[in-house]
Amino acid sequence: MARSVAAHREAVQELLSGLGSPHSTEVVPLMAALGRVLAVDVVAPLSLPPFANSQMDGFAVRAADLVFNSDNDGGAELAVVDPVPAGAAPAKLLPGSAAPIMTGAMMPEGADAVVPIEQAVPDVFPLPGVAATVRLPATDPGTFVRDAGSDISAGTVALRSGTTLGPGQLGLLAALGLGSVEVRTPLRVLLVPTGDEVVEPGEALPPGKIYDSNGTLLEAAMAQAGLHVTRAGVSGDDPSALLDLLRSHTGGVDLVVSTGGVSKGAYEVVRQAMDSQPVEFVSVAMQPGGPQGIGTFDDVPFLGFPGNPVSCLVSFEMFLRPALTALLGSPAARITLRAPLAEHLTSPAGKHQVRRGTVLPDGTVRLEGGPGSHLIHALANSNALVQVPEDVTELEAGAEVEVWML
Ligand SMILES: Nc1nc2c(c(=O)[nH]1)N[C@H]1C(S)=C(S)[C@@H](COP(=O)(O)OP(=O)(O)OC[C@H]3O[C@@H](n4cnc5c(N)ncnc54)[C@H](O)[C@@H]3O)O[C@H]1N2
Ligand code: MOO
Repeated sequence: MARSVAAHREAVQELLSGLGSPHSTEVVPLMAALGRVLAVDVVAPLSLPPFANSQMDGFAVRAADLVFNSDNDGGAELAVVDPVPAGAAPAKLLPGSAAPIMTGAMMPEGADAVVPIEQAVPDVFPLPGVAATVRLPATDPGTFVRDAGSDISAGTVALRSGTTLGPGQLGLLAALGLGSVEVRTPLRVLLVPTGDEVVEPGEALPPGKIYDSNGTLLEAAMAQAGLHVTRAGVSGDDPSALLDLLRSHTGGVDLVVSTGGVSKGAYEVVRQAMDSQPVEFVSVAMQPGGPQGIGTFDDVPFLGFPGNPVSCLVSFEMFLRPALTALLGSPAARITLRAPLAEHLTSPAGKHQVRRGTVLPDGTVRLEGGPGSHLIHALANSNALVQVPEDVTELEAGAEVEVWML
């Protein structure tokens, strides 16, 4: 009897449970840390902003010089002093004066507000060195001032261990002056597509052959999920050659993933090669991605994904990625939402179907291509996986489905 999607996901998680801890770590330059997982809490070595600075191009003032009273509008004519460009350390601002100040420039001591240039009369900066006055309106203290530490103060935790480092997180580390960061050493995966019919892209394509798309597709998916992938080339359908190829690359890997050779054909190379290994070949009640191999190869966790390209990606998204998320906290879980179908669909009884789709600007989800697991062009046009539960055989347009954003 076929195994449920949830049961197989649990089996994959169980297989990989030894990889959960402890993590080895390495210190890498910021850009090499994109997509990696922070190994330690990072404490801010300085405050952000590091000093009070202007949010506008305008005049730094003492708000007390621009106070409402019964006989005026609060505005005042102030003497213009030396300008404060960004990057300068300004002199103290004396009462009754206004310093031209640029966005990001340090507030002079004594100044506590900024009046934007648009509100000044005249609304242009006087030439430096030329004596001038400017009329400015009433202004509350703090106006257009970005206080020191208003984003984060020195000594507080900026990022927690376990955070996946994307553009925002790396930008923060750079803003804190850090040039490198301690990240978890990624899990190392050996990825081996199989099949006598499969040739590497770029080579000649003899009759009956196809190009290997699984290697690139899965390496890309794994790299995006923060894994380090080793490719040993494509294995043919000779089981002993596959064993040799695996054995020459398994040193130092945490997981082996193969594609193809797991179903019911006469030349199922992965099944045959794993004959004397504790690897089970199971049928998961899912389409695509039904036939799956799972176990260990020479004591290294092993997953045998089916050969069709869409089956490979669906296997990764439905089993391996969520298992890693549960065990390591990274990659982040896919964003899931519920969306009405833009069209009718049918689904095989007793199988969880995973269709490819596009979530459209109107919030509906359009299916891309049919259910066939060879349809890589349709996959390339998709931004989501559409989940159709095992007990559902038909859904009308407008019916809500669960969608995983890719
Ligand atoms: N009698 C049965 N036949 C099949 C069954 C079944 O239950 N009974 N299951 C079908 C399903 S579902 C799938 S999925 C496939 C899985 O087959 P394998 O894992 O043994 O994979 P292959 O036969 O080697 O290849 C399947 C398909 O994918 C193409 N392929 C393989 N590798 C690559 C690659 N690296 N890049 C691009 N395309 C690849 C291959 O040429 C085949 O077309 O079995 C069904 N059959
Ligand atoms: O389960 Mo297979 O992966 O549909 O094509």
